[in-house]
Amino acid sequence: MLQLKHISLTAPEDGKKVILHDIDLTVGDNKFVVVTGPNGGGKSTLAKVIAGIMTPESGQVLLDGTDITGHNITQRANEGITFAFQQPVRFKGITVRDLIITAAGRQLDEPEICGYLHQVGLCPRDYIDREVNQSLSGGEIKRIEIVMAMARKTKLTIFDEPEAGIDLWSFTNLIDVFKQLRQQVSGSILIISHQERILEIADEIVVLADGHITAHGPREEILPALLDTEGGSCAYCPRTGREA
Ligand SMILES: Nc1ncnc2c1ncn2[C@@H]1O[C@H](COP(=O)(O)OP(=O)(O)OP(=O)(O)O)[C@@H](O)[C@H]1O
Repeated sequence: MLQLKHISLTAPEDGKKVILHDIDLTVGDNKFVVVTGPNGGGKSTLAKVIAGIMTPESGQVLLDGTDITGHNITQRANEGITFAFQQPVRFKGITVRDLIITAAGRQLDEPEICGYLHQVGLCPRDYIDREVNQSLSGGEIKRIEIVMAMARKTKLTIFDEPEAGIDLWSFTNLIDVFKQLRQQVSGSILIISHQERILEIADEIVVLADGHITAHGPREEILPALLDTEGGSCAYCPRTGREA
């Protein structure tokens, strides 16, 4: 279980803009949580705080009750927090097969690797021995990263806007992949997304606006209010709760 307690963070450069205000959030075990909200609301920053890429000025990050606030990204990765959609390691000669085995942290036989690739819609024959370099498209890289998350089986996997740069056809497949990921990955998944179809498969939805959590609860409670945005009003406008 991940717990954020009173997390606040100001912009590292100018030190004036408060990006996260006193955030309290619990992500339970085996939950599929989607964080959404207006542009600039602080979602990516929150993901970076959880992954250990940014350090909050105040507050605590607890993983299974242990305070990991001071731990860096490598320590957190070892403790079971994976931040997907960073650039994967690309050193000369590394293949898709190597990356997946490295992510899994154990030897995988060929049928297992092929099974993973197949699930994300990549033909194993074409990709397994392909070098991970600039020749792979953005969508292909994202699928490989999802395979890495599947193989890694960590406590918490964070995806920041997985839909970005994905074409409509691939996006439909991506939703299926996330449904599978949800069944297969034993830990929790936290996805930052604006996409209704990703929100529709969430267990819980968190709305982050202007650095505040303005709503958090089961999908059935949160989604209808979120979609009720007729005339440009915003059901979760920060503080006022009235029209944005
Ligand atoms: N290093 C920084 N220095 C100054 N401002 C920053 C910095 N990082 C983020 N911000 C600002 O903090 C706010 C939150 O940014 P963040 O990227 O977390 O938002 P977001 O909710 O992920 O947005 P989007 O939906 O557009 O991706 C934005 O106004 C952004 O400009």
